[in-house]
Amino acid sequence: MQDKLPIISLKDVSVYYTVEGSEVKKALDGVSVALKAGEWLSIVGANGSGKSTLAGILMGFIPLSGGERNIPAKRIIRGVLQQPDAQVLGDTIEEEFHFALSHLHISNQDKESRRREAMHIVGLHHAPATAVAQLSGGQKQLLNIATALAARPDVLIMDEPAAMLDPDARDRLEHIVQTVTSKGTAVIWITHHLEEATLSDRIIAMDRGRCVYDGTPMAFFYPLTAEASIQGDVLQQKALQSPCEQLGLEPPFTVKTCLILKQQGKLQHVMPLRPEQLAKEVSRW
Ligand SMILES: Nc1ncnc2c1ncn2[C@@H]1O[C@H](COP(=O)(O)OP(=O)(O)OP(=O)(O)O)[C@@H](O)[C@H]1O
Repeated sequence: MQDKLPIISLKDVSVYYTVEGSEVKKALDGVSVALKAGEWLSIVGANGSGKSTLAGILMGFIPLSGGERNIPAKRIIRGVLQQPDAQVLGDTIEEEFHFALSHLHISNQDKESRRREAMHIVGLHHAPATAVAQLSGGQKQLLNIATALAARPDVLIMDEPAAMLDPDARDRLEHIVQTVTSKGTAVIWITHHLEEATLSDRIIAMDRGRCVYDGTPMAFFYPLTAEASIQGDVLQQKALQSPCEQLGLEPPFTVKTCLILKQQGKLQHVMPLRPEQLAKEVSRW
């Protein structure tokens, strides 16, 4: 992936709001991001850190106060918002796809086959004439993901997409993201649940409008350096805090468990992110 050029980028972007007459609120403050084809990027951070503002800039509905937004017109960018109802335009599933695909110069037959394919990918089996109002919150979210996928986007941006999904649908979504990224779509997944960030290629962590971490999940969740001291004749190594801990964010359960085992002198040389990886290491040991 390293040799690929970015497909979209933001350079030193800022978004300021004037609140209560004169005070300037910096929702984003000098953030630069470059995204490559097929990359899976997670954006994490506390409430109000600027994640949704960053997504809004990439989707083009939040204007910049400063900096550059480099998104070629030919790029297809689709977003899935936190609240599924905020995005629904049609009365029926068929209408929803009609709106989502209306700008594409493809035949009605192609549109229909894209609808069938996208519904199958997200695991919705409703008839096209089904009223959107009949769907649950999670099903509406899956429908929004399906309409976004049907456009075959270069970049898919999802803001807390799994918030309303049951564990099966969340697992399916992770699998969908793995499939679409392997075909070249870049995915940006905003989340508070850091378990969801463990499969991504890269994490960006936001703090008070600034990007304070941009790197691999492993280096985000595990402290890579240790403080060494000699006590008596014995070298003691005390692990420093990981970027995740420094930001006061809750690490995934697997990471927390492994950090406890490390404090007990076990599993010193491994850094599992997923439960199955931890189980494998524990069973070896
Ligand atoms: N229209 C607005 N007017 C004034 N301030 C705003 C506006 N939109 C966002 N902000 C402020 O900008 C900051 C970043 O907001 P943003 O929604 O991007 O954060 P977030 O990380 O997505 O938060 P959350 O996790 O709670 O969704 C917050 O302090 C918020 O109050």
